[in-house]
Amino acid sequence: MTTERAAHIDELVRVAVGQTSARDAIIHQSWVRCVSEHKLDPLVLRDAHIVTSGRLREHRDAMDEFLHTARFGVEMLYRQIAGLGYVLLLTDARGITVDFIGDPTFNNTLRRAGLYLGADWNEPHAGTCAVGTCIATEEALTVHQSDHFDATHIPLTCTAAPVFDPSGKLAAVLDISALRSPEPKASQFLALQLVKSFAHKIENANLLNRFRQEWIIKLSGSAEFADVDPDYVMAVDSNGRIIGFNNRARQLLARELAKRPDLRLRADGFSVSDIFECTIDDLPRFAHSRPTGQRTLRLANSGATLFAQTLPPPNKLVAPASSRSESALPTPLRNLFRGDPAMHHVVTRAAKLINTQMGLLITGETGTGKEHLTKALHSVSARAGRPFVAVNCAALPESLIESELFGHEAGAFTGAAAKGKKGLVLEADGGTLFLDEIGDMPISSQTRLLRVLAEREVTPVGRTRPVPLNVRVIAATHRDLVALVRAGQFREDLYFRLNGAVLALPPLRQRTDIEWLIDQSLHRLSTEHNANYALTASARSALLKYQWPGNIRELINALDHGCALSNDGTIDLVDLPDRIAHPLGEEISGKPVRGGAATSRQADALLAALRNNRWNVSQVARERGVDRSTIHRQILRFGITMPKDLT
Ligand SMILES: Nc1ncnc2c1ncn2[C@@H]1O[C@H](COP(=O)(O)OP(=O)(O)OP(=O)(O)O)[C@@H](O)[C@H]1O
Repeated sequence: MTTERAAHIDELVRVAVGQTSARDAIIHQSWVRCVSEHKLDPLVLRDAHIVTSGRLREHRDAMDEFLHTARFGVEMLYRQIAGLGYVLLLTDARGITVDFIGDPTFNNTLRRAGLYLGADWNEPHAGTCAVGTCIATEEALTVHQSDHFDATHIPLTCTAAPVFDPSGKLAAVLDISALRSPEPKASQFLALQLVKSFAHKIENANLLNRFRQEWIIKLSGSAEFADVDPDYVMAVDSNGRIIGFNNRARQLLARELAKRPDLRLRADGFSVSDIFECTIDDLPRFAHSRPTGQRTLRLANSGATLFAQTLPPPNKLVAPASSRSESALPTPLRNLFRGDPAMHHVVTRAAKLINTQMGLLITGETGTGKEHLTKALHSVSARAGRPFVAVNCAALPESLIESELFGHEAGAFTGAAAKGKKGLVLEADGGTLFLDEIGDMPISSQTRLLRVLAEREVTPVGRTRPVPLNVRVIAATHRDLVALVRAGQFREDLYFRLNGAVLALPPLRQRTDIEWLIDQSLHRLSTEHNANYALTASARSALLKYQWPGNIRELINALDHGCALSNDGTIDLVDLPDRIAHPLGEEISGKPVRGGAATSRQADALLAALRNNRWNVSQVARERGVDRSTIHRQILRFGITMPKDLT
């Protein structure tokens, strides 16, 4: 053992027996906790613990939407620190690393140090460390070199800040760590400010995303910053109740409520008028369009003044009113559409069937939201707290599909994983298994799947005894399964088992709520990028006219494109992808195009896209947010001749 490690262990032992230390109080207390509560032995060094990919998936699935919202902030933070040798970890509230960005050149070293996806940094396991101690104290901190309890981690410097959910519960921890750093702890001061600032941004983005349908109040002590970087953010429902807040707002509310013990006792929370000198009806007065100087709001209890900006719920601006049966749907399902009759039919039927064992088959063109709908159904079902596992049957190589789906024992066949594999079907046990592109599943796997569904048990390859299974299966396809059955490529008995009810998602071009979807998506992108995007009339009109072969996925990609190119958040026609801004494109050449005017417009646009991308099909598919196979099908359908086919 090195002298440094031995000295470190001596210091830990002295603290364990009650002596004082020169460490920061938060570190000293954590060391005491490690010994007295977590029963960690200073003499025992532990390797980093990385959870299995199955458990990691469960942890990630449980916070899927949060991760999606946080990703932009995570990437932005990483861009600022990458050159300084840091890696970035986002863990859940239990200390499991659910997102990670680091330089792949150092993968092995980082993995050994626990700076990796799936690493468990909870204090009871890893001892004093930035993530674990941040979870224990809910405070931002730096754990620098020998501040770590376990001498294995002495080379590291780690800085973490908590991210709270809108109800004030710890949701995640944001951490930046480096394998090497200068000796003085003060060298990490800026790192601490940076992580705190990004944790605050992620918290705000998550709050705004969660309460898209409600009033939002942003507040700051400075007139200039109320709009761009507010300190306090709150969500308010249509009755004026405060239903969500960021951590700074939570602390502000706690300070205000400390002077009003009567309010703390009320079970139904408190309203804006309990906290501010205003009511819900006053909120439009604080809209962005009014000069900041006129947007001051006084706190009712302390009398302090803050500058405010309010955002109305988006449906107050653009959505047609929801029907009564629509409002009766649980929020995740209601948020899938607004007033479109086909969607209304699909979603209300699905809501009734989700807790039955009836087979559900979701059909629809690529990008219409088959997986999105299934996730929403899972989230409102009785299985909500259990795993959601999505399998793309078309993406699994035929030789691996059975072992990936049904698992295998250790050494069951050449190339089998050394420890065996649970299989995706068993990973979904208790929850929902989404089988996407079921039409692409090979016939032999269809036979096994049918047996699993019929007998409700699964036998991993190499195992003799079956394992009981309780899973809700939802399948999806954009292919014509009846035609596949007729062609002998899909088992008829499996088809009948899966299609107890068929939910046909409409293509985007047929949806009556496309304008609402555009505004929703734009609102979400504004939240994610902390910006205020708006469309010019000509850009909006182009979006409404376009035919959307890649459906909602293509729409989101096009808006993303628009946001990236926009000036000051205003998305004009020129900021949209060419095929949408100029749908007539260039004159089509090659073979004649069949079909009516709309088809011909689509063909023209595709041809223009192919030319612009030098006939690179993958590039066009990426640009449109669709599969390569979709582009190939369209090339055939429109009779476009590719240069490589010309002799
Ligand atoms: N109702 C909706 N509201 C907002 N976004 C949606 C909606 N439906 C789908 N999306 C978004 O559109 C994109 C495509 O959705 P999804 O992956 O569910 O489509 P899909 O039909 O399963 O596609 P594929 O057939 O290609 O697998 C995703 O980014 C999803 O979040």
